[in-house]
Amino acid sequence: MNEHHLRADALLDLLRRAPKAELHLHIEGTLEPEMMFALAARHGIPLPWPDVDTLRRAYDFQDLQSFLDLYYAGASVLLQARDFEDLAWAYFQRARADGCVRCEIFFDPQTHTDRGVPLASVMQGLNAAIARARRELGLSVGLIPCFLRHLSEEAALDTLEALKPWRDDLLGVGLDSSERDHPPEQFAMAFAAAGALGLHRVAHAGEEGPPAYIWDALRSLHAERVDHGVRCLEDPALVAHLREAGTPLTVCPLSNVKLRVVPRLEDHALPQLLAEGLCATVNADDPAYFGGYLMDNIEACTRALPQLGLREWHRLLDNSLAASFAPDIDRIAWRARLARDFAAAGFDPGAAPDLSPDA
Ligand code: HPA
Ligand SMILES: [Zn+2]
Repeated sequence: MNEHHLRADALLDLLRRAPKAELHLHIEGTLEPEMMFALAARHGIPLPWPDVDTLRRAYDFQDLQSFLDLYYAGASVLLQARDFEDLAWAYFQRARADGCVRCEIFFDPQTHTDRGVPLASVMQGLNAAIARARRELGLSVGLIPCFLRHLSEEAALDTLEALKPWRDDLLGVGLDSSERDHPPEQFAMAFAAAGALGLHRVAHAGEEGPPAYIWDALRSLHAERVDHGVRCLEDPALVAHLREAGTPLTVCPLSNVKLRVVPRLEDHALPQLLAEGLCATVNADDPAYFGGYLMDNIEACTRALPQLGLREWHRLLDNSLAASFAPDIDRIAWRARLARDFAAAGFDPGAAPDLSPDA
């Protein structure tokens, strides 16, 4: 507990209004049951669940794999550009309502191309929603295709090749899907090829996988951010390295509870990660499946982790802006606005922020 606390409703009001970035969000994970049924009806596809409520009740996961099985099945209703556009547009409206100024969203090209959906349909739909979000919501958006790590590196390299016509629409590449027994090093060549195209590199590591996979993501893939990364705390040398390098961790609290990475939100390591001086951020991961969007994650953490005061919340939101791959000029402006918002609420973060994530 520190000296900087507000009443709960005033804190939530501040956190909702304050500028923030979402850095770990799978767009396929924003497919709400209602939209899944609507798209199934649009295409005349049968679903294995009789109705929305039954589907929601199936969202009771034992681990990452049990979630992924349902998540890939759900994505089968996404067929045409219009479906991807509707999905992403619905998300951007929610993100804007949560005070996001920047969204760097993941998508899984192979989940769609392996079902015969042309990459052009995926890209056309996502690009249309992104253009609309920029125009109508003033959102800054980046798009990050992820390689599926349960598939081969050859398949990842083919995916990168197929994405080349859209190179200028992409911010970076990521790595997701089943972590256990799929170490990052298996994708070193695909990440090197992405780096050669000037793409940023991020990777899921240390969600279910051991700290060694985080080291591996840094050393073999040259990951600039680690998605999840919560298991780094098991390795003090890794913690020291992440702190010194300022490597951001895109932490997803409600996801970690739903996938049983942590038993309860009250036990989440978010406060420890901050206390260790790590560049932790809060993110939603797959909000339709895990119980909420970015503000739902933030709100749940304010209740379950009351040791997070204004100082810590400022740090979490500031980290998200600093760790984004947005242009410097935007990050500076957003961070200054964030500092002003917190100063008005009684916590003055001090001098104008510089651009290092751990500043
Ligand atoms: O949390 C996740 N972990 C790994 N792969 C994923 N694909 C969607 N969400 C996730
Ligand atoms: Zn994820």
